Amino acid sequence: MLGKGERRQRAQDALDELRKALRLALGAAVAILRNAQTRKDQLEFEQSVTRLGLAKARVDLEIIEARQRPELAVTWDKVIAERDELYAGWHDGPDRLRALVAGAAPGSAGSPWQDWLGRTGHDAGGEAPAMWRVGTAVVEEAPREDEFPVAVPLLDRAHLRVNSVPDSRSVVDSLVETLLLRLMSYFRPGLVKVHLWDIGHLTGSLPNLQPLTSAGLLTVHDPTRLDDLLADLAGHIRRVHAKAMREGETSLRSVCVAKGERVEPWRVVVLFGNGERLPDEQQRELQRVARTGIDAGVSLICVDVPLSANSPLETIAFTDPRHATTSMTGPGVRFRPDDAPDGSLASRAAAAIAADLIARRGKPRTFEDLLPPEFGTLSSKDELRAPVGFADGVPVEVVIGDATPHALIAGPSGSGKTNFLYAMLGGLAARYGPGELELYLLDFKEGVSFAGLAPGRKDPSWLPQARLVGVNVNTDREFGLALLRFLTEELARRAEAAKRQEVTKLAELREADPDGHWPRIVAVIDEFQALFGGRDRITQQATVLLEDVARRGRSQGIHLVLASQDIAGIEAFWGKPAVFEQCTLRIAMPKAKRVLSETNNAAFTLPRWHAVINHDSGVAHGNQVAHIPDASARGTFDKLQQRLWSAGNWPAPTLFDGAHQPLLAEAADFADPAGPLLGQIIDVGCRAATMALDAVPGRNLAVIGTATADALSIMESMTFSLARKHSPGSVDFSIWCSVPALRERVTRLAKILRAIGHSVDHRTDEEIAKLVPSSGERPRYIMFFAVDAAHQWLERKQPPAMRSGLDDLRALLKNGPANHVHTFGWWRGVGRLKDTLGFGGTDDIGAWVALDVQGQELSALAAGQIIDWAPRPRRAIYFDKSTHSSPDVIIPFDTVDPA
Ligand SMILES: Nc1ncnc2c1ncn2[C@@H]1O[C@H](COP(=O)(O)OP(=O)(O)OP(=O)(O)O)[C@@H](O)[C@H]1O
Repeated sequence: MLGKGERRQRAQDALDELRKALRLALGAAVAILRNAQTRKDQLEFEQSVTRLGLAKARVDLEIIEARQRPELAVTWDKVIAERDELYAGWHDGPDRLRALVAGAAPGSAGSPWQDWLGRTGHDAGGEAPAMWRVGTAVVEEAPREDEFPVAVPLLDRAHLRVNSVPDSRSVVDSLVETLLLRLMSYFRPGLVKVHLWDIGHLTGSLPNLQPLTSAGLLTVHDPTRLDDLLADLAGHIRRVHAKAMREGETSLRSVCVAKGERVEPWRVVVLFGNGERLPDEQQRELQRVARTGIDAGVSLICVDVPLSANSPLETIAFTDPRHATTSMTGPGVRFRPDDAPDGSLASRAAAAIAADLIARRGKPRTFEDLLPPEFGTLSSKDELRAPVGFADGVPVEVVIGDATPHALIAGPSGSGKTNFLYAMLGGLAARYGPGELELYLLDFKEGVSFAGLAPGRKDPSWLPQARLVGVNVNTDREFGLALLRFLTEELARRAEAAKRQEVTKLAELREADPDGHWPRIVAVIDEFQALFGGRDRITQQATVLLEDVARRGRSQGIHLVLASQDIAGIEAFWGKPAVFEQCTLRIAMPKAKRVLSETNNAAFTLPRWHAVINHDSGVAHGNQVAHIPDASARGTFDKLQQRLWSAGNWPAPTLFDGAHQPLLAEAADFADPAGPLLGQIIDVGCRAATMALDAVPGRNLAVIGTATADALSIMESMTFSLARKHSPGSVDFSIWCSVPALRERVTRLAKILRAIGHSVDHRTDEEIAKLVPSSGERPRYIMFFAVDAAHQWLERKQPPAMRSGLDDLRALLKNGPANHVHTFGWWRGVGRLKDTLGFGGTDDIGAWVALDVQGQELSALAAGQIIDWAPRPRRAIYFDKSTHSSPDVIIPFDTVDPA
């Protein structure tokens, strides 16, 4: 057993052991803590040195004092050693950098402004320099001769963000200005366009560059209209992407590299902000432009406009008013922006660039420049495409196809609509042969604007693609209707063919039926609002048909080009926007109203002979402004037409001229008449209205009205065509006329018939009343002029039967036709006709032609149908109960020389 003292001793020893162990542990912990603190101090020290830069650190009092601590002195030595090691290879660094920048930034992209300022560039812009110089830097503590140039990528490579500090604005401005001058002096003037927006000012930013505005190279945007600028850029980017895609490339840059020249100018957009984020919507739009712009040649220079780096972006951040760092070199290298040229020098250089471009444009692009080197080589399978004008010498095209099936053109009188149409038709006709493109051209204006496209007296040539030319149709709205009807029929024919081939679009139909004739059809209607000029049946029908063609034409390759002075004036379309919606291609001439979208005011500021071409339904971002060359002067379109016409043997287009009375002798149907011809139908085919003469009751015809010249012309047309249809001796003619004033003319008619060899029973007196009974042996045609005037004799009753000539005439009308005796009578009013026919006799008049007779008077002759007809000179309506659902408007022939 241990004694008490011994036990205590043991406990004491154990306690001492424990204390010793604890002391050791504590000491170790303190040592660790102290080491950690030292390490922390060293790291912090190293960080301060790095942050300050060695040069500054060397003279910084705090650092100097800290270096007194041995452990920090070690760190200092380490930093120095590391720097030395890092820079061991730097002795040739500046040279390498100089060579690098010289290679990547040739000419004005990299050399001092003294070398290039004031001289305009010649580079065609196939490929832009990779870098653009902004200043000089020197690595810390390096001697001044080790300075090296600092350059940033721009144009097709990156955007630039510049962050200023207080008092640095003038240096920032100079930096941006010099950079822009470098860009503009490098390329041929016109290839770089600058857009300037400054949140603070409308004018005043970059004043030395203002001379560029005169040539359109600099556009200063309203501080309150950033939305418009961004929308415009978005539209531009979309268009350029589409253009690149069509060329089979993904970016504009690759298109231009392949072509060796810039096909679309770069747009450098300089935004001066105030350091704050833009409102959300604008910020989003700006980010979108940043993301998609590079591939479309849109470069941003954002000064104090926060921009997140979701796209290639370099930054220049000022650290004090004279120095900046850049993301190209990292924070350790500060650079000094290059000295900028004196303001007047810069402004003179800008003026020289503008002047050069203006001089270059001085050779204006002409109609000839719209034409391709080889004619008629393109296929219209997918679309029609042709340049119509130029923007800074670069062609601006119109595209008519599935996405932009129809076009709407507007502009006040004299603004150049017709000229635009000629430019467009010329460009298309030179590219697409008649097998690819057919044109139907209608002009509701007074005048003959399209007449030259059809053969004429002075110029026998025509445009090979033209199938129909309608001029002076201003009073013949029916002709417009006829064209629309024709187009809907063609639509139906195409839809039917497409259905048979189990396809839906023209391009597919053409693939499925390669031997078929499926050209694209373009129907141009100038002053088309005239078609909707009345509150009548024509307006109603035209509205329905136009909507139908607009809606269904898209897929069947039938395209409308509608031109008008005033779109707003077309009442028929109020509340029925279908036609306008389908017209996604909008062309606005200077001062045009309504054709572009409501907020798009581009047409108001448009210079003369320019047009806004917009393939986006008139929304601002789709605007393309182009100068339209003169296509109406002699030696332009007419010369092209001559060349195209003489290159082949093309069928001539049908010409409808509303101011011209067609000659019976020249009517196609007169060559071999199927029956009596009455006049020319107002129709796309320009056929003659021909009455069918079967041996059935009712096959008589009444001409009604007092318009003597027209009535004579119709009576004569019928007579001459019947005389031509039948060989002499096979039919008999009766020619009766009791009016002395007409005797001469009617006698001439009888003489001509006899001269041909026909037998003619010609009467001018009361003999008329002794009507010859129907013979039944040979067909007889009774041409009875002014029937009502013969009533004086017809009404006399002959004893003993007390039967009058009128009774005989009624019997003749009733029974004649079944025996091939047809009466063609002229009455000078509906009432007079009814007097002759008596009660119930209207059935015996199966067809009639009305002249100066109001529509409502005629419904009794058309089984009660409402006849919509307001008489007009040299026009008539023809209605045949047995074939017509509604009357045809006809133009009486000129019968002067039927031979
Ligand atoms: N781009 C152009 N360059 C030169 N001259 C032009 C141009 N466009 C039109 N002109 C001339 O201006 C005149 C009017 O042009 P145009 O007939 O095309 O106008 P419009 O808008 O159709 O007018 P309106 O509706 O009165 O017929 C014509 O004499 C034409 O030669």
